[in-house]
Order: sequence, then structure tokens, then C-alpha cells
Amino acid sequence: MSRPRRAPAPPVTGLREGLVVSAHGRHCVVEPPAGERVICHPRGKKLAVVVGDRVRWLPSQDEGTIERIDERRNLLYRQDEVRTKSFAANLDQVLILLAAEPEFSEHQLARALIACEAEHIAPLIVLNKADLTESFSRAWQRLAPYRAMGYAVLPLAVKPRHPHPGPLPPVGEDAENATPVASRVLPALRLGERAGVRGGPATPPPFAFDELLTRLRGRTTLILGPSGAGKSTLINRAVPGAAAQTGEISQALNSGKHTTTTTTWYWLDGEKNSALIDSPGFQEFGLRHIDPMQLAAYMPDIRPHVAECRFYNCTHLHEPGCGVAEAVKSRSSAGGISANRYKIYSDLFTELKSNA
Ligand SMILES: Nc1nc2c(ncn2[C@@H]2O[C@H](COP(=O)(O)OP(=O)(O)OP(=O)(O)O)[C@@H](O)[C@H]2O)c(=O)[nH]1
Ligand SMILES: [Zn+2]
Repeated sequence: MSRPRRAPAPPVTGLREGLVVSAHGRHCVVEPPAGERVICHPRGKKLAVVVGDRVRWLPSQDEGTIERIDERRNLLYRQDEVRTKSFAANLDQVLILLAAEPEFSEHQLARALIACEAEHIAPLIVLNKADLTESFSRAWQRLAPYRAMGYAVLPLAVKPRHPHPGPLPPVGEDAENATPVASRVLPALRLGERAGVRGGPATPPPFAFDELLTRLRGRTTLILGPSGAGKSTLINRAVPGAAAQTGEISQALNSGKHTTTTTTWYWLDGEKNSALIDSPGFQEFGLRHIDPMQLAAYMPDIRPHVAECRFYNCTHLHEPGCGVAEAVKSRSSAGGISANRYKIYSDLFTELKSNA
């Protein structure tokens, strides 16, 4: 005998649309298409809202209740030793802000790129402090493998120590001779693409803030980077009235104390077509949801060599007849894999395997 079926819950009526512009644990700030921002509380513990979520909410006095989260296009995570937490959704682009100084961690960069790959989000690497010519040249060179992989890398001096610095010095021969892999960025990103931004010559093109603004236009971009790279400086320059916008969130929350430590949404234009999401922290990018056997597919320098492996389930760590291991041996040639990148792969594989 079949069990009696429970009657479906009646649809909630009077739901309003809204965009989550900041999230603070059990409450968040929602921006309706028209009207004032409202503090909302998700209904039920399982409803974990993040910045960028499109939600359906019900007003109740001066606050609101989130009833539903619309389907997400993508979702990014952070992690610490014990926990993984989602923190931003529905992104078009992730701007990874690095700088000539302090020296950036390639490991952290790789993690951010892998997270983007896994969620089909276009990454944009920006190398700031181009006015610090010597350290900038070194950092630009360290990014050569990433340009060769087809990633967009943009030079920038968002707040030069001496305004109007001269042209950048050449940064020597590097992976520019390597053939960039087929374009992996979204077609729209190719608009306004200039020679030298991807793949391109060893000497970076003159750094222009306008180029960056063009790439932000019409998109929702998450910006993240290590401390000291110039993120606050960049946001203050790119976002008209940044302080006012954070102020609005603080006002909605009736407190200023949360707003600097959480992920925050900024509109770049009055029409609300372009947005920048500021996210503090970098090292703790969450990758635990990734299957270690998928990792190679998210690393564009490693991916093409997987087809050459003898075993279909090769981990590329110790198997005979491994195409990836071969490419590491021939790392200086075009299409080779650098020792650094292989180390990043094997470390991450081990980390993901131990989590699984
Ligand atoms: N030389 C030089 N210095 C810069 C440039 N952009 C930013 N800075 C300086 O770098 C330092 C760090 O900049 P911030 O904007 O505070 O960096 P941040 O990434 O927000 O750092 P946290 O606040 O620690 O997260 C400041 O002293 C800036 O003035 C640049 O293009 N060239
Ligand atoms: Zn292999």
C-alpha cells in the first residue's frame, strides 16, 4: 500500500525580488530593484545566502525574510582548517590583484585560478605597482607561464609613488616564445583586447587604468588579492562614492563594525550594470569540493598532456607512461610544464585526496 502523499506546501505569495549586497552570518542586506536596502534573515538554517545571490523575500515590518534563493550561475568558497563556506555567487569575472611588492604567492594565485576554472568564471590577473620598475619586472616575469596559458594579465599602477612614470623597462626573454593555448576567456573579454595583454611581448604594454575600467564594464567582478597589493586603493579609485556605498550598508545594519570584514557589493555606475565585489582574504580559497581527479582539467598547462597518459585514471604523480610527467621533463619547450606548476598540482592533489 502506498503511503499517503503529503499535500504540497502552498506557494508563498507577495514575494519580492532582491539582490544580496552583503552577508553577515545569520542576516544580510538585500537591495530590491527599486527602493531602499533592507536587512533580511533567511528562513531556516539551511538557507545560506551569499553576496551576489538573487533572492525572493517577504517584508515584515522594517526587516525581511528570505524565502528562496534563485538558482546560482556559479558559487565560490573559502576554507580554513575545519570548514568550507560559500561566499559569493553569480559572478562574471574574478579580478586577482597582485603587486610587484609584496611578493605574491604563486600557490595562492593557482588556487584562485582553479576555483574560477571549476566554476566557469573568467579570471583577470592584474599586476599592480608597475612604477616599482625592478620588482615589477621580476613579478611580470613570474607571471609569464600564466600569460602563456592564455590568462589575461594586465599591468597597472593604481597609485604610483611618482605620478606619470616613464615607460616600463623590458623584462627580458621569457615564456613569450611559447605558443599561448587557444583563448579560454569568455568571448566578450576579447573585446578591447590589446596586443601584449595576453601571451604578448615580454615588455608589458603601458599600464592604463582605463583598460581596467573597460574590462569591468557590464560585468559583476569579484576582486581579491593578498594584503598590501592595493585593493583598497583600487576600489577607491574605481568606485565612485565607495565610502558612501559602504556607509549605506552600515546604515542598513545600524552598525559600522561589520562592513570592513565581510564581502561587499559596490555599483560602478548609476545604471547598475557593472559591479565590483570586495572580498577580504586570499589564502583561504576553498577547493575542497573539487574531485582530485578533475584537478588537471582545471590547470590549462597540464590539461593538454593528460590525453598522452597510458592509463585513463592516471594521477600524474607516479605512473609509468604519464604525459604530464613527460611535459615536466621538457619544461623549457613550448607546451612544457614548469617545475613550480607541477609542484602546485601535486601538492593540491594530495590535499584534495586527503579531504576526500
Ligand atoms: N608604488 C605604488 N604603491 C601603491 C600602488 N597602489 C597602491 N600602493 C600602495 O600600497 C599600499 C597598500 O595599498 P592598499 O590599497 O592599502 O592595499 P590593500 O590591498 O587594500 O591592503 P590591505 O588593506 O592590507 O588589504 C599603500 O601604501 C598604497 O599607497 C601603486 O600603483 N604603486
Ligand atoms: Zn599522467
